[in-house]
Amino acid sequence: MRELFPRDLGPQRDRLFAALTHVVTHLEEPRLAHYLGELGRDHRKFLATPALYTAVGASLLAAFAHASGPAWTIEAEKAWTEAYGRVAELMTAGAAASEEEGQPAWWDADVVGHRRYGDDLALLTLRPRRPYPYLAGQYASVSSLHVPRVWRTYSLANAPRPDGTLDLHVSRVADGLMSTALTERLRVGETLRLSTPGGALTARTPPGKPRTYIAAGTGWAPVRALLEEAAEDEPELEGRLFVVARAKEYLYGKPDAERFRSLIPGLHVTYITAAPRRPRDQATERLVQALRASVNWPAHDVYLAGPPGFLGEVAEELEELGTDPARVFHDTLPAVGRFTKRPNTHAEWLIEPPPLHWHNPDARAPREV
Ligand SMILES: NC(=O)C1=CN([C@@H]2O[C@H](COP(=O)(O)OP(=O)(O)OC[C@H]3O[C@@H](n4cnc5c(N)ncnc54)[C@H](O)[C@@H]3O)[C@@H](O)[C@H]2O)C=CC1
Repeated sequence: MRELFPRDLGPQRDRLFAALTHVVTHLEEPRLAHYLGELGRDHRKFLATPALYTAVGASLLAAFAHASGPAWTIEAEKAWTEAYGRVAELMTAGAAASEEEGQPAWWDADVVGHRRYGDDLALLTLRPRRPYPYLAGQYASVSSLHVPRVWRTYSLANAPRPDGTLDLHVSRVADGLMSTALTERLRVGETLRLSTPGGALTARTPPGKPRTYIAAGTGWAPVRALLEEAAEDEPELEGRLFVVARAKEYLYGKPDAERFRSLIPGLHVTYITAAPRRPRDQATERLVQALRASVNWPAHDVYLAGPPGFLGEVAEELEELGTDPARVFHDTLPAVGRFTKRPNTHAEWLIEPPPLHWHNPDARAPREV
């Protein structure tokens, strides 16, 4: 099975450990079955067949027995055998259901547009070769021949269009294999592969209720898709939009945001960047000041997208300002680039679990609806 995996197995180790930990810590939760079904659907992109699930289970149990020594009791072996059997059963059932629904294991999409903004940003337009069904605000897991067998998630930056094309906004991450390939090496005419859309940062505000959209960096992508949908479905909405970027040159969404301002007259738009020569995170401080100066938070639904550290900080601030935490919608994202602190041992992992580095179909769901 080695050839199914990318060259660097480090992230794979973290993902498997994260998935097993997720299963162990959510055993009592009814949603676990749904989660595993979705994970199974998504695993079709890896060509995971039932026989491979069996082989993985046998290897996993042998590895547990080897590593656990005397702690590997008959009870432990029985419990893990049952648990893995159930996990494999739910995942393969999810995959089978997706196949029965006629869903492909992946969608090939031709690159029809590639625009660069500065050194670090690329706006891609793709044309999937068959219809790609998704909702505004969702993301796709993407793979490119430039980095074989690596998959990364990117938000879809537009509401579904009649011609089926999709936009992705890619910010180059230092040392990021995929983001560097997509910004620097990808050319029009090449093909990318997309797997099932995921995430639930989708519109869920009842008509007439005010809402706030907050986007930082390429977090603009899903917010842009939501606004495009709202401009069509609910142009009378009352709301506010904060667009945050590390510097003025990175406010690439401004022309579109201005368009939404004119299409949705009740949308109040604020742009926030760090002051010249100040570190990029100063923009977050400025945002927090602007949020404190705004009123009526308990009435608002909030849609939040941006870097993981940003999401945490802003969600906390919103709660302090009186927003109902159940009405702050954001995806849980893997930390990338300079904010990643990878634990080196399992003990560290358990003491301070890192943000998950994997495609978790549930991870982007809003906290509670
Ligand atoms: N659905 C979502 O929530 C989406 C999230 N993203 C994430 O957004 C990020 C985009 O990166 P770039 O565009 O390069 O953004 P960036 O690195 O330019 O950051 C934009 C702004 O976010 C704030 N920020 C960044 N890190 C922070 C931290 N640790 N604490 C507080 N504030 C922080 C700063 O104000 C900064 O100016 C990626 O991490 C990506 O995964 C991207 C698309 C969709």
